[in-house]
Amino acid sequence: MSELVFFSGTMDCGKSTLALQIEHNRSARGLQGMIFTRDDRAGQGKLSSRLGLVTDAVEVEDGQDLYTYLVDHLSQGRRADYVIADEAQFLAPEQIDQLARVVDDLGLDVYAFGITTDFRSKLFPGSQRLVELADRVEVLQVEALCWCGARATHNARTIGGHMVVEGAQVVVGDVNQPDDIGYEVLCRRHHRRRMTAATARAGSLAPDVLPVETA
Ligand SMILES: Nc1ncnc2c1ncn2[C@@H]1O[C@H](COP(=O)(O)OP(=O)(O)O)[C@@H](O)[C@H]1O
Ligand SMILES: Cc1cn([C@H]2C[C@H](O)[C@@H](COP(=O)(O)O)O2)c(=O)[nH]c1=O
Repeated sequence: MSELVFFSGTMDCGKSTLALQIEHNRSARGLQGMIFTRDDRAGQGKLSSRLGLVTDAVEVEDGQDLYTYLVDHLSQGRRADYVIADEAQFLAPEQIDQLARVVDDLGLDVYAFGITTDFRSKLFPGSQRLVELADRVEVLQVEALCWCGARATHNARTIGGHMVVEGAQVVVGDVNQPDDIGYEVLCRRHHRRRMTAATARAGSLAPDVLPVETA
């Protein structure tokens, strides 16, 4: 039975790497995948991992019907044995419905990869629809860590290392961008307190605020 699987996690937890591994293992057995992505950091029509691997992909456009795209592809006599959709948080809810239809009506497995929540810890509309429709939601096993060592569960947007809570939901970017607009993964406690690695470091270097008695 074919499935819609949502592999989710924070930024930088290995989602794209897993997508590339699934693609590699299936293509090594002669299967052919349809790979969709949207707004990958490596550029249009690319699916890339921080481990350095990259593959070509179909860049999903606004309003594109993914079900019709696959039907057209197959009716031209071309193959697609399974579907991978990376950066799935950027897909519209209707496009997630179309992926579910690919599973149900075309009998193809669809593996979607994406972050669940944005920098304000609100669901991306595409991820919300995936949670609603997926046969399975899989949380990545290799946990990304907060600066405190706890499992990172939230994505923070940072400017110059400081967490911000205002701005557009979609801003393509990367972790480890200390001087620029970037992202950092945090545990919930530190996301709630807006405490990034840089602000925690600055706090630990600040002089004592309580009077300290000396002998
Ligand atoms: N130099 C490195 N050596 C080993 N592993 C690395 C290195 N750089 C990144 N990684 C691994 O790659 C993961 C990020 O993979 P990626 O697929 O790009 O993440 P995602 O798609 O979830 O944002 C990191 O969590 C880490 O496990
Ligand atoms: C939290 C958050 C992230 N983004 C962007 C930043 C990256 O371009 C992608 C996530 O990619 P990854 O492969 O999972 O690292 O999403 C965004 O646009 N808005 C956000 O709130």
